[in-house]
Amino acid sequence: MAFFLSSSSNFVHPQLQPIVAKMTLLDTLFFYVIHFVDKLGIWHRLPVFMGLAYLGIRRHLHQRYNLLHVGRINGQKYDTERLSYRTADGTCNHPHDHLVGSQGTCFGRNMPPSTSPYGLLEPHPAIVASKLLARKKFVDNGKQFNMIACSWIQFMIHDWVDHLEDTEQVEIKSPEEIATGCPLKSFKFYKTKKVPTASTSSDSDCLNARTPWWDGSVIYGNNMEGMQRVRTFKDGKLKISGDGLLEHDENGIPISGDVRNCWAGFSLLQALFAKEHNAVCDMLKVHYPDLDDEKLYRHARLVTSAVIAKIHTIDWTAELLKTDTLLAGMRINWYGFLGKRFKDLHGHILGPILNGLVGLKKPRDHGVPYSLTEEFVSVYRMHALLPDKLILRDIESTASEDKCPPILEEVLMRDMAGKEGERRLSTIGMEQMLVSMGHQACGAITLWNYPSWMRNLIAHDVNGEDRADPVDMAALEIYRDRERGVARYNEFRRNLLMIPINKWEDLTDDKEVVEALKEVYGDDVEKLDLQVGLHAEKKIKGFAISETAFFIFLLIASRRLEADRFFTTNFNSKTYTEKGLEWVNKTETLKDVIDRHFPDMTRRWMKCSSAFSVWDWEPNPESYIPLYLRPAP
Ligand code: HEM
Repeated sequence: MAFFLSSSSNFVHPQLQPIVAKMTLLDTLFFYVIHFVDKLGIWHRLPVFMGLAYLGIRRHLHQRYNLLHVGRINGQKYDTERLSYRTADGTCNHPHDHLVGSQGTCFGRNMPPSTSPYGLLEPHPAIVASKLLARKKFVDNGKQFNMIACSWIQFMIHDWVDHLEDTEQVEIKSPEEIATGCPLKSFKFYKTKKVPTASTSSDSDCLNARTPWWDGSVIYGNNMEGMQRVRTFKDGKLKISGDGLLEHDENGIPISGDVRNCWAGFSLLQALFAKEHNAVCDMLKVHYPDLDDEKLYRHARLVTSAVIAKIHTIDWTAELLKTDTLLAGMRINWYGFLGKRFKDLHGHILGPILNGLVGLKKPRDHGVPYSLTEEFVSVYRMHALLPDKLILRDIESTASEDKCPPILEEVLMRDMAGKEGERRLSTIGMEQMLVSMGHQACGAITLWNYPSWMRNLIAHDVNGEDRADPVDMAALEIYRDRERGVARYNEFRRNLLMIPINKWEDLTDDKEVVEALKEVYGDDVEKLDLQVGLHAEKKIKGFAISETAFFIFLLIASRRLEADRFFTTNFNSKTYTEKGLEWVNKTETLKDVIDRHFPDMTRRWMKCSSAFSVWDWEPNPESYIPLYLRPAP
């Protein structure tokens, strides 16, 4: 809704042309009516209801026009009654096709592959990285989002997506004109693997090395081998070390579901949720002493995955898009308009709007088998969240209760990654790391904020081992979107039923940014890379991300819940156990989970209402109450 401009559309998919025109009207209409109602001040909740109605219509249109069939899945029917647990490789979730959403299936698409005429090196990715992305000075996100929130989203990405690589390498050399400003004169990386599929949208597609379901694979692994690595095979539990952190193998690699490109903050969340899983096992064993190791594991995995999905939906996302409408919207996704109390008392009896997506009688995929999409991966390229240094705090301090813990040390982020990061984390410990990350704001998603240390990064392979060649991640991300046929910014917006930009000033008011965009792209707004557009776009107040990225979120956040039978048909006490379901229902936020394991620490140091906002921020107990139930201000 930020742009109300008109434009001719060069690259929009022909089917979408008439809809785009209608969306202009819809966006404009809603914008002015909401604004007017707000000004009149008739009823303080009315603008929120109207905002929700707008988002409902938007989501419906995206479900209709932005879910494309990709790849061929020829799975088989199977016995859903017998397989009422999450499998190691994500098979047997879709009710009729056992392969949908399993490891190694294709990425989907929200729009056809790009039709733009520009080449892979046009403009050169290293020029885009150096002139528009590279951090000049660290810009933080204010108090809205902390380092736990930053690690959380990496934790989720590693649950959902990872493009399988080819065995063939590519080398990118920096052009002469910027070679001196580039940390790497050239860098090598593996191509993205593509397989011929001849689906309706493209000839070849990319494969997801992770299971796209919200199944906790980041802690449980993406296949049988990964799952066996993390289990103790006693009382359903996962391996964790005596200090509550992850165990490591003889090479110093953490024992967890996913070990690629990890750093201490990410590994900390893996350990916290392995601990949560084990606590669920203990609880289940007390109430159901007859359950064996396998059954305890299966139930605890379902419960822990649902806790993670719930925290992401009603806690993390509400902090990311900090507006009353989105806070209400995300709670409605989980509980429905009638709220938690109604659902607790009567169950899911009134459909998705009134009772939420979770607990629907049947999963819904809107006619397109579930997968996560290329465009979804692109809008989650948020490495700008990462700072240059991690600020460690002294939690033994006797500072008065209302002060934040004093700073002990600042450690380079580079030193907190990989094996070195794991070694450091083991001396820091879980509580100190949580308090430190809780008190540190993460980076803002804006231009000139891409961490410099990632422009010369030794990435890790799937086994967690260092790669031989360093990469310039900022340049690589620009290349990846082009290589995978993700539309450039304007084409992306048109395909999302949004108004494209006509001139740089439509994107931002910042004159310095406009100058830099002109220097890289000339006057050709169609050339603008998606990443640059997402980072440059003027943000809606309260949103940490762009509006363009948000519409992909709106579609996929619901899809992850409504397409999964373990959040719909099987979200019941028979599958989860009565006590397991109660555990999910009682856990609302990450703060609840941290509090369960470290009550003294949260009492002492966590002042805010969400564990994802900076911890010395004023608490806002209201944010736990659905907006439509809150008293008038
Ligand atoms: C220290 C922390 C991190 C490191 C070292 C790291 C490193 C990497 C590397 C090496 C890649 C693969 C690049 C390629 O070959 O295409 C990657 C991909 C990606 N990262 Fe990160 N990352 C970190 C944190 C994050 C965070 C906080 C986010 C936030 C959302 C994020 C989101 C992504 C996404 C969406 C991809 C693309 C995945 C795909 O291609 O399927 N990463 N990261």
